[in-house]
Amino acid sequence: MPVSSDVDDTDADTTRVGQPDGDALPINELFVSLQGEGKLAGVPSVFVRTSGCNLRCWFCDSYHTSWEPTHAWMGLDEILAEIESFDADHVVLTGGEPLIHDTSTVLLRELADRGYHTTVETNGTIVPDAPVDLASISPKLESSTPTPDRDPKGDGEWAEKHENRRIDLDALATLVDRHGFQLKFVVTGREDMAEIESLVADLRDAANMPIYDDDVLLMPEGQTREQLDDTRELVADLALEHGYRYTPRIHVDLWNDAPEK
Ligand SMILES: C[S@@+](CC[C@H](N)C(=O)[O-])C[C@H]1O[C@@H](n2cnc3c(N)ncnc32)[C@H](O)[C@@H]1O
Ligand SMILES: Nc1nc2[nH]cc(C(=O)O)c2c(=O)[nH]1
Ligand code: SF4
Ligand SMILES: [Mg+2]
Repeated sequence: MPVSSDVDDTDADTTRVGQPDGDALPINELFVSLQGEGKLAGVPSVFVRTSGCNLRCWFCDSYHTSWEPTHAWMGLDEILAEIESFDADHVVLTGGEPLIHDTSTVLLRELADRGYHTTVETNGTIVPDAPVDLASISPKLESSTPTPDRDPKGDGEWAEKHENRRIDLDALATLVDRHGFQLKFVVTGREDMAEIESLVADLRDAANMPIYDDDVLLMPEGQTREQLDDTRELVADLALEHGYRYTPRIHVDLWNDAPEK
């Protein structure tokens, strides 16, 4: 069962419409590609993207899994069959926020039993009761909050809820202690660094496992090559200055903002 963070009612309603009986997930897309981000960048992986999220980052590059969720419900057996149809032994469960769905833990257990390497791309607000090889934790900074001036869909109605939910130190520390992990921050500019440094320090106090500087990844904000052109070099400089690891977004560099890539 997810440990924390209530799922937003509107989210539950929108993604629950048409939910079949039994274990199923609202799937936005399911595809094979190269892992574009993080410690495993370049590894051929099957991506399972669920719909629905408990946050609303203004920059979300999966708009149709958060701001306006679209999906088709798939039963667990159907999902597993589709994954097995690909020639890849790494599976990335992502979203939206995949851990708002209880069935995600069932899928993770099934994948572990089948010997897959599992990565969960998560905002770090929910702890799954399931095996995960790499918790790819992307804590959301204040610069992600959809204030009225940058809300893509309204006038900042989500800003307070997002702000109140985005950081759960207990959940983050538990994820770090239980799983292989990376802390992958979306960096919009130099002003993010104080919050990153402060959160990493708090996590080093809260978690039992060590957090090394190369477990902390800085990723440039940008959904397209053009947007990354404006952030890539600054974030690389920040990584050098702070001794953190830089991660590219190679799927964007290779295929721009193409779906299913
Ligand atoms: C769409 S999110 C889904 C997983 C989870 N909800 C999360 O935010 O970590 C997938 C990954 O893309 C990152 N991301 C989303 N929008 C981005 C953007 N505009 N620029 C860079 N990274 C972005 C997230 O931080 C996360 O690492
Ligand atoms: N190729 C590729 N790599 C990714 N790594 C994390 C992704 C995500 O959306 O979670 C992602 C994605 O959407 N595509
Ligand atoms: S937490 Fe992830 S899926 Fe949710 S809005 Fe932010 S980037 Fe998008
Ligand atoms: Mg993506």
